[in-house]
Amino acid sequence: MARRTLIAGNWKMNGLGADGVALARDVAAGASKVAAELLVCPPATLLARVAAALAGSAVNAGGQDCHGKAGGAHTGDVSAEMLADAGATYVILGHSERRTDHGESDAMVRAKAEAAWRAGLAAIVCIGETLAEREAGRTLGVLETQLKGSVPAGATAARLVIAYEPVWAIGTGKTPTTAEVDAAHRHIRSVLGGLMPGADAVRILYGGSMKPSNAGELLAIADVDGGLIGGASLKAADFLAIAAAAQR
Ligand SMILES: O=C[C@H](O)COP(=O)(O)O
Repeated sequence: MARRTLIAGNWKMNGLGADGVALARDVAAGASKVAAELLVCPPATLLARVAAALAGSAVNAGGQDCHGKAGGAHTGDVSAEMLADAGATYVILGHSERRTDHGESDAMVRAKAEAAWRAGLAAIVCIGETLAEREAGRTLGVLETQLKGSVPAGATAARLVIAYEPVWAIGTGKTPTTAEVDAAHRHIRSVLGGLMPGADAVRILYGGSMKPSNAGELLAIADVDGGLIGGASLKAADFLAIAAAAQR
């Protein structure tokens, strides 16, 4: 099954006006040189400006979270419809920072994925084990539980992307071995196979300290279909170098 590599930049809570727009423009300027699909996910405050800067380019824009409801009395929240209105085509959901900082459960992530689909967005559902869970030998079980709890019925490869992010690898410079990433991604695809038809076509991204120097090795793993990039997505040259390391 041919799956087009997706290299997604999660800017997290970084980026102010002119610099964010310039970063998006620099990514767009290099997009034609890479085969991979590119996505940037700026903070909500910048989404409309970044999407406008990317208009006409091959680079997509996405949100970093959404509420489950389309609208209403939810101070400080942003709906999937609002993200789509601002120019998003994707939304990251259930990132470990959201699960930790905002107590997001699998059930909440599932509701958000349903909201994303309602608004016409593709959902990037994040899962991953903590260091304690890995050291206890529970990694694959944790991933299975998170997947079964977070992925709604009705998933298709067009509207679902999974991001495997070991919590202990995020922003630490540490990464699992290629064998560990391989085992995790194979397991994720196997579990997805029990949840939906067409699981072979779903893209499974790796995230956690991916950078130009290790991207080639990680992206060469058979079931790694791209990357969810944090720190290295804040420099266009690094982000594009990661994308250039992808072979498909
Ligand atoms: O969403 C991105 C991940 O949390 C990875 O972040 P990082 O590349 O800074 O480790």
